[in-house]
Amino acid sequence: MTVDRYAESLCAWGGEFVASCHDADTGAFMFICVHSTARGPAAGGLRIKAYDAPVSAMEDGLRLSSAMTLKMAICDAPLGGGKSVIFVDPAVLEAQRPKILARFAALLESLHGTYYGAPDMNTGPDDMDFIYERSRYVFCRTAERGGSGSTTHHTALGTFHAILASAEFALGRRDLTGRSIVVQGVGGVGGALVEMLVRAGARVIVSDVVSARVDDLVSRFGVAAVAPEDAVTTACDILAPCATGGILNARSIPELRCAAIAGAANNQLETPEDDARLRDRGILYAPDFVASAGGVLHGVGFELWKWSEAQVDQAVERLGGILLDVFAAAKADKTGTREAAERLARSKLVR
Ligand SMILES: NC(=O)c1ccc[n+]([C@@H]2O[C@H](COP(=O)([O-])OP(=O)(O)OC[C@H]3O[C@@H](n4cnc5c(N)ncnc54)[C@H](O)[C@@H]3O)[C@@H](O)[C@H]2O)c1
Repeated sequence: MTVDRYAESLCAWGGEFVASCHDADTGAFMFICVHSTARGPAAGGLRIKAYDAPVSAMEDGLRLSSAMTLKMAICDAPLGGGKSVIFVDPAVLEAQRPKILARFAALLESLHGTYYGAPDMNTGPDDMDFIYERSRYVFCRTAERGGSGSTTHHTALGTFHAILASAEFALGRRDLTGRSIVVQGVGGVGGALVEMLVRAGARVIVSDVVSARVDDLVSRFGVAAVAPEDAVTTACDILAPCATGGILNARSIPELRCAAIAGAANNQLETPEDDARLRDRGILYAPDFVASAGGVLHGVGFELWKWSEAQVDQAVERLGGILLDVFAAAKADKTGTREAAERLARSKLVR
């Protein structure tokens, strides 16, 4: 059963290769998924998570690496798409983090630069510093160690511009004054986004499974809050998913009460068919691999292109313009917006 699922997932993926290992000392399973090197070496975050099974960890890496290929292409980055995933028990991670990261660094080094890692869920710039001492193939080390640090601010800024573009296209004006926006997940990206939206005059409603994060934003900015189970179905102008993937699906889409969706969470559509479901409901969807591409522009802009802060900000702002083109193409061709964005990204994948 597991072998079949492993083979099926790998065959359906269409990427280049997966490097994997099992660290017998810690029980950790590691997967580096290289989806495409058509534009250059693959790059993408390192995610550490307790999945239900190693095959689920690999599947997450496969899905996320495909999205990275599109994200790199849409940014015109000289990089391909990749993602790495470590599946380990949280208690073991806490006790043996250096050992696990050192094993990952050895796997990374064995690829000789075919893939570059970066922070993702449960990893940060400090971890990139640690890995860099063993393998130089990482982005986003801390500034003290010569890296560009956390991508959070620029990811949030890109999402903010995606929201402005969505407001312009779906609601007729960019001005967010008085617009109701639900931010689902107020961690690093969602929290920074809330601040930008409040400053722009939006009526923000926040939601998170960690109530302390909600309480903090309510007391700092006077925003409203909804329970996590109600976030997606709360009536609003724009829904900004900034928590987990797969929230837009055959079950949730009929219940949505928003005009547009623009958020940073990766892989928001559960299946490709959800793109058409949103179109049929008349809900404008800002494809996540565009709306969340500010983080890529941060790493690539500062570290490869040696851009200034102002240049990175300008590139991130251009994501809004890319989205307006995508929305117009989808409308003209009567397709979903994800399909239109994917077509644009794929046109940039030709060697
Ligand atoms: N950090 C980046 O630069 C970056 C770049 C691209 C995409 N993303 C994606 O954006 C999303 C947010 O990233 P982040 O760095 O802010 O992560 P984070 O872990 O800091 O924040 C996620 C937040 O979502 C909350 N959450 C989880 N499940 C929830 C639920 N069901 N309902 C409400 N809240 C829930 C968590 O408690 C947490 O506060 C993730 O999907 C991530 O993959 C992040």
